[in-house]
Amino acid sequence: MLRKALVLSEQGYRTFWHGVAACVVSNLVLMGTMVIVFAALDGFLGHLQTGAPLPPLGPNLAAIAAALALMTVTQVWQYRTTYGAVYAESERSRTAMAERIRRLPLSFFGQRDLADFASVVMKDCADHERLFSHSIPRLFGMGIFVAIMAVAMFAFDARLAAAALWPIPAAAAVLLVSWRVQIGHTRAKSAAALAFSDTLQEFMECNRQIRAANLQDSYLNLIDRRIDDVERSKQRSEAVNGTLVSAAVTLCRLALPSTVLVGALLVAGGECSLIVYVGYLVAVTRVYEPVMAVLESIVEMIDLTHSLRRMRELIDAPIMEGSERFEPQGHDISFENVSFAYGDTAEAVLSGVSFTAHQGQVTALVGPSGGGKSTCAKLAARFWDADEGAVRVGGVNVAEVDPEVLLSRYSMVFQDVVLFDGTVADNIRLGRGGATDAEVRAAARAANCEDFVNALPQGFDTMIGENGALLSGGERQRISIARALLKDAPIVLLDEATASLDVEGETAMQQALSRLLAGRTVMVIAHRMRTVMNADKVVVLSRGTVAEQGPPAQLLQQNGLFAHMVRVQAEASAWKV
Ligand SMILES: Nc1ncnc2c1ncn2[C@@H]1O[C@H](COP(=O)(O)OP(=O)(O)OP(=O)(O)O)[C@@H](O)[C@H]1O
Repeated sequence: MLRKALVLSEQGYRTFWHGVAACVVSNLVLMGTMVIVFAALDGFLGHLQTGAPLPPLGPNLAAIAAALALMTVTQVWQYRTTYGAVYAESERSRTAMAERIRRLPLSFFGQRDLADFASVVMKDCADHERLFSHSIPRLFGMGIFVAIMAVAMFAFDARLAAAALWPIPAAAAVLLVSWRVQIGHTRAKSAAALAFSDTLQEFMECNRQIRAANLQDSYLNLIDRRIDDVERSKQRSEAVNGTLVSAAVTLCRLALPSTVLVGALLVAGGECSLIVYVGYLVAVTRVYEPVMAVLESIVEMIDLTHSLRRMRELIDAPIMEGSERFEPQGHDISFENVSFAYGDTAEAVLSGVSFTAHQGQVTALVGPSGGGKSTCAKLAARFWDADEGAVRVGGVNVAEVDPEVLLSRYSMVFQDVVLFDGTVADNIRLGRGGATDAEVRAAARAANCEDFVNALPQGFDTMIGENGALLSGGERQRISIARALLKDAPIVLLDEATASLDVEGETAMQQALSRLLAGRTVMVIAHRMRTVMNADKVVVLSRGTVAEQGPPAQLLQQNGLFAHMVRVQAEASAWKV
């Protein structure tokens, strides 16, 4: 329970308690050393006052030396368990989080702001690491140490103990209020920081469009306002927090004068010896030292509760699971009465959709914008699971197959090609990690990439910039086809490019595609009627239902929605501007 709340692994949780134990032991040993010193002093004072025999010097010095040695050992232990081990734990938690992210359904990414998501993995994990190496074991250790000391102090002299310890519950009550107030401020701080990073990211990503629309000034003003919001939320939080934490610190500072006063009265009344009085004064300073140290980092600890909640949200998010055994009978994709909505409360995007995309054939999904074409492709690849009905590949329900195992059978070519800031060869090799240079070049040749790649300064070793900034739209798309060819998967999902390529570029692309598509189960989201006419089957999706399906020639004859779309596009292409 506590382990989950603190977002620690089994091993990290054990290490955490070692750190707490080391903290308690080193505090107790320090206290024990003081007790030995005081016992010896008491003996000497007794000798001076009453002539009692002197306490043995050797054993007392030996006990003090042993206690000091033990204290050094526990401090090294504490250092190693809290500082050293926390970095290993931090590595474990980041790896666990990356593993989790790998298995999260796409729906999760759709619901979360990506900047917020990145901040959980980067900032929250770093806060977790810093506080677990510094403050949290100290907080727990302090709690246990103070409890042990309180029991001992009350057992010995309840009046002095009460005078010394009353500020602790009072300060705790102030901190509890502070905690509640601060949680609200932490959320506000986090929301302001997120809004700022979102705006900044948008400004950088859409800089071309912003310049084109002459919106730079208004964006810079917006960024200024966001920075002001961040500053204001921080100042508000610091002001409230400073007041409440200062009140707690002031209360703790009253412990010493309160003990001095009560102790002096007791000594004057002969109800307490001088040495016990001095002993309590020393105990007060020892007890409050770790309390003050914890108070110094209390704000960071309160902030951490917010980070822990966000980390837990990510770790507890449901993942897509399924069998790693996947033995379909061929690779026909069939939709059986599929209904689907993006989210529990959203309107249905697909209702009762049924069709089959056969192996060795091209099935074109067409229809008005928003009809559900892309959604069908996403369900086929199990980016999402159908709410009702089933999507089957070779007779196996994809919802029962491990997503990674399933995706190993798919090649996908999307309109918005994503390329990474690496070499051309690396970007093609993403299709199949272990492919040799010769295989990469063969795929590039088949995808008609060779000519433009050879014209680049370092050929296949040319760095292509972030998201392939150095390449044209058609070139980027051919690289993604080369990637798909290298993967050599039996199913191809293709979101056909709407961007108008020049005639030469389009011919090169069509040649590349025909090599990719041969003999596979192909589902293409088609925008150009020329492609559709070459398909074996057309499925017309309108408002989430199948309006028509069949070979294109047959649908033309039916003179329904498909025939209408073909006519409209033919008229549009005849327009001259
Ligand atoms: N991630 C999402 N979250 C919520 N709604 C979505 C999401 N993706 C798509 N939709 C909605 O689902 C409906 C179908 O979208 P889909 O992208 O499947 O249509 P489409 O036929 O491919 O359209 P287009 O031809 O314009 O690409 C639309 O109303 C769209 O707004």
